[in-house]
This record gives sequence, C-alpha cells and structure tokens, in this order.
Amino acid sequence: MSIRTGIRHKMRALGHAPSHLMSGLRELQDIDDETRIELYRINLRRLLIIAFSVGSLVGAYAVIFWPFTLELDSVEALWRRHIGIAHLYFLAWWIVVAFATIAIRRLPVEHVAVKALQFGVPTGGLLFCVAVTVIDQAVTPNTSPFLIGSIAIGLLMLMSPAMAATVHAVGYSAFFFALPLTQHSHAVLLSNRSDGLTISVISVLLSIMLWRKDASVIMARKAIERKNEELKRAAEHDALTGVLSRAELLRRAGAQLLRARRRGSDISAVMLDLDHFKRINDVHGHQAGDAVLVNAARLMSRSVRDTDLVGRMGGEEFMIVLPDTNNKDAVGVANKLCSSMATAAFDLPGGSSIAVTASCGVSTIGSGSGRELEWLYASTDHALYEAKNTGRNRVSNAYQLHALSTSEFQRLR
Ligand SMILES: Nc1nc2c(ncn2[C@@H]2O[C@H](COP(=O)(O)OP(=O)(O)OP(=O)(O)O)[C@@H](O)[C@H]2O)c(=O)[nH]1
Repeated sequence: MSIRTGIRHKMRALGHAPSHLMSGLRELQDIDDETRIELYRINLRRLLIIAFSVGSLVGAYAVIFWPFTLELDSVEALWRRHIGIAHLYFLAWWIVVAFATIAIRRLPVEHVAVKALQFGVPTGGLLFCVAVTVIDQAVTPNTSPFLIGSIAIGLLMLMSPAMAATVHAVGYSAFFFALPLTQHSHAVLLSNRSDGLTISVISVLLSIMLWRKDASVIMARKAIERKNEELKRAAEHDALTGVLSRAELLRRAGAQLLRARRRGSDISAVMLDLDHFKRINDVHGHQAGDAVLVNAARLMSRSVRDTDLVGRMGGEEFMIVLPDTNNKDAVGVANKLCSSMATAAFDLPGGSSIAVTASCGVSTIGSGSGRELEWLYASTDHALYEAKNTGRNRVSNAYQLHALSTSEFQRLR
C-alpha cells in the first residue's frame, strides 16, 4: 500500500469515528436495568477481592515505610513517616471496606448503602492516592500514586459512565487543588496537573469501555438463555394447542410412573379423540379444524388438575395422564371430559360455532402391578378403539375389556 493510500484509509477511518462514537453511546443507553443490577452485583463481589488484595499491598507498604522507628531530623524522614502513617490509615480503611462489603452483600444492589459503598470505595481510594502524591511532592515531583490509582480504578471497578466520571472528577479536583500544598514549582505543578488530567480522562474512557463490554456479554448471555428457553418450550409443547408434545408427555408420564411405583399409588391415563374430525375440516375448512383443536385442548387443560399431564399425541388425539388416580376416578374424569366436550359450543374463526363430541379410552396401572408405560399407552389406545367402535361420544374402560387379559397385553407387562 502506498503512503498516499494509507493516509486516505486513515482519513476515512477518522471520518467514521463520530458514527462509531454515536453507536457506542446508543449501546450504553440500551443497557437494561436487569443488566445494570448484574453489573453492580459483579462489582460488589469484586470489591471484596479488591479489599483483600489492595489491603495486603497497602499493609506491605506500611511495613516498608514503617513510621515509628525514625528520627525526624530530615525532610526525607518526615516524608517517610507521613507515607507510612497514611498507609496505616489506608489499611484500616480497607479492613472497614471488607467488613462493610460482607455486611451489605445480601442487600439489593439498589439499596442506598450498596450504592454508597460502590461510589465510596473508588472515591476514597483515589483521595488516598492524592494524599500520598501530595506527600511525595516534598521529595519528588513524581505523581505515580495518583496515576496508578486512577488507572487501577478504571481497570478493576465496574462503574457506570456517570459514576466513573463523578469519581474521577472528584479525584482530579482534589489532586488539582491539593498539589500546591507541597509542590511549589509552577512548571512541575503544570506538568503534573496536565498528566493527572490525561490519566483521569483515560481512566473514565477505560471504565466506559469495560462497562460496555461486560454489559454486552451479559446481554448476549441473557439473549441466548431466552432463546434456549423458547426452544425448550417449543420442543416440549405442541405448537398449535400449547399442551405437551407427544414426546414430552411420554417422558413426563414415565417419570410419574416411577414416582407412583415408589409411593405405591395408582396412575391412570385417558386417551381422547374428537369424533368425525375429518368432517369438520371438510365442511368448515382447516382453520376451523385448528380452532376446534385449540378449544378442545383448552377445555381439557381446564377440566383436570394442575398435576395432571395433557398432551397432543397427533392429529385430533389427546392423552391425559392422571397421577395418584385409581381406575374409578379416571373413568369419572373421562366421563366429565366427554360431557364437557358434547355440551360446549366450539367457536369458529368466522363467528359461528359448532358442537363437537369426543370418545375416550381409560386405563390404569395399579400400585404394585409392575406394568410399564407401554402397557398403559397400548391399553388406553385399545379402550379408545373400543369407544369408537361401539358408537363414539362415550368412554370405554380398559379394565372391563376382555382383550386386556389376553396375550397381546400380557406381553406388554
Ligand atoms: N385442522 C387440522 N386437522 C388435522 C390436524 N391434524 C390432523 N388433522 C386432520 O384430522 C383428521 C382426522 O381424521 P380421521 O383420522 O379420519 O378421524 P375422524 O374424522 O375424527 O374420525 P373418528 O376419529 O373415527 O371419529 C384428518 O382429516 C387430518 O387431516 C391439525 O393439526 N389441524
């Protein structure tokens, strides 16, 4: 690439900078409250780690600058003593921060004490750095305590842009006004103040970048969780009627059967099939057929207990698994379902309504029988077949069917 082309590329990139900045600012606005709360919760956990690690570092400095063995006969000794004492105060401050963080960790992040701590720790830390820098000016023009403190806060703390700007504005103002207490050279003062300003701005930008990055990671994770939840729901439920899908119903029924065996209770099933459903489709159209299926599923779900399982096995056939229910009660449930269907008016999309009947097959696995789910399914299906064959709009009970005692069902045991 020639130098001229390179410059052209750079100029073009600079031209895009305002739009990047605007989209970055828009992303900051898009951060929802839930994500904000999570960010503050992460910060709260970090505070404890920071309190222990920075507290240990400060403790080490207090030892290095140990203030109580010095003869105060020189500026350097005085400086060392003040630095040592400042670090002892700061050590005490970190111990208080650690205890305060532990004390408030169960409070909601919106609580005023939590907010005060999240603001107070970086501000206090920065003010300590200002104090040490001011003491340092007695022997050196160096401002590294303030510079390191600012950058460390920008890197370690998770602060919203507003909080970061406030913390660094407070810190820099203290730095600006306190520096002349010990630094009397105008040139050094000017140089230090401009260095401090640069680092404060960089620290605020660093905070904003980290806040935005962590927020987008959290929001992306939440979007994936939501999508997974949707996919799980779609896999577990029938798309048209909202009741359980065939696979999910059988999976949950299997779990209920194991539970029934452990508890020594009965488990029953009702297989329900709408009568002459093909005719509804043919006469009123497929949409009307769909509406009938939706209303039938709703009626079934409303008619049984919350602990019962309602699923669509395919087409116009539904299965209802009734845990802790003996055969007599299951037949009662099936009769109730059949008569509710027969008496309900099924609304169609055009505004009209039709009457629909259903046939039901009932079967039960009694406690201690050791029968498998396949048996329950096959015997209920067989009973439904009987109900259809003997006139429809009725209930047939597998227990009363001769076929059940014969080879086909015995094999399913
Ligand atoms: N509208 C609609 N129709 C469906 C759906 N799934 C299956 N069907 C139709 O349901 C009809 C079932 O017909 P059949 O198996 O003959 O049963 P039926 O007419 O109810 O007769 P019986 O069960 O013997 O009373 C078929 O026409 C299928 O196309 C669906 O999701 N929506």
